[in-house]
Amino acid sequence: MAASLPTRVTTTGPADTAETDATAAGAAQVDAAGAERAGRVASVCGLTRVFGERTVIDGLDIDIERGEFVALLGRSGSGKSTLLRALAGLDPEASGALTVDGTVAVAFQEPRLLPWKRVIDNVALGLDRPKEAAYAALEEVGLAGLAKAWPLTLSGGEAQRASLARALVREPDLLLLDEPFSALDALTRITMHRLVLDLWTRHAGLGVLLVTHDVDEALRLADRVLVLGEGRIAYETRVGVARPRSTGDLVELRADLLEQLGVKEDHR
Ligand SMILES: Nc1ncnc2c1ncn2[C@@H]1O[C@H](COP(=O)(O)OP(=O)(O)OP(=O)(O)O)[C@@H](O)[C@H]1O
Repeated sequence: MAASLPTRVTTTGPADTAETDATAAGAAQVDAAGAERAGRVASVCGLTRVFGERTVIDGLDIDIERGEFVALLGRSGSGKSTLLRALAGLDPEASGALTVDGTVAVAFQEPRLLPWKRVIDNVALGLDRPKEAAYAALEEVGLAGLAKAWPLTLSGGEAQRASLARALVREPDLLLLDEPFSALDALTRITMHRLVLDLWTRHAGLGVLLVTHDVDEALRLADRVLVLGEGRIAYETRVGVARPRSTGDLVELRADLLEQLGVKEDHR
């Protein structure tokens, strides 16, 4: 197991949540030098998480390279969110070696904006830099015009943009996305896919791990797609570097992934 060192882990959730307290307690086991040598932003070795009698994550290994966009698929209850929480350093009960080189930011399925703070103040929350950085992040996600708005007046897509801005303003090396688009309508989801790809392209070296249920989303966005099963990476496939991609180009990969997920397509 790697030595337990301080890590710079931030989340896009409220700073006063229990989760962030867990981070502050030093849940992540960090060996920054090891990851840097290997050109990796994150490396997980032998990660295990047991809930009562049930081993949800069972000696799992993952490496994420700098600048790599990885999608993680898995059936409901397979442990995707559990894995992501451990990677973010939010789970003091997870065991194994977690190596992160740099800052981690997380955006969750629900944007987790504090309703009593304006959008700009949510983005700037806990920031140790001038507020201009928060404005710049809002501009990057196309939300500068709503900086002074209250979170409850935002649409689902706008709230997710604010959540992304809150993650990006921390200049993360690794961005963890836990099903951030699943609650959005299909058109907004497509817009958000474009936005995330734009942001990822602009932030050279940013590693992304996207947890999703959606095989097509994984294939459109990621360089590499992993399938979680039985507590480990049960399947892994690389996707071509060409973007944008259409589902038509990816028929075989899609079929393979659906098979791995135990989904039978109905061709009637
Ligand atoms: N705090 C907890 N206590 C007990 N069991 C838990 C806890 N958190 C998660 N689990 C269990 O671990 C398993 C994996 O949960 P997790 O939320 O990681 O799955 P998931 O793959 O993200 O699921 P979904 O796709 O439905 O969101 C589930 O069976 C869940 O009930």
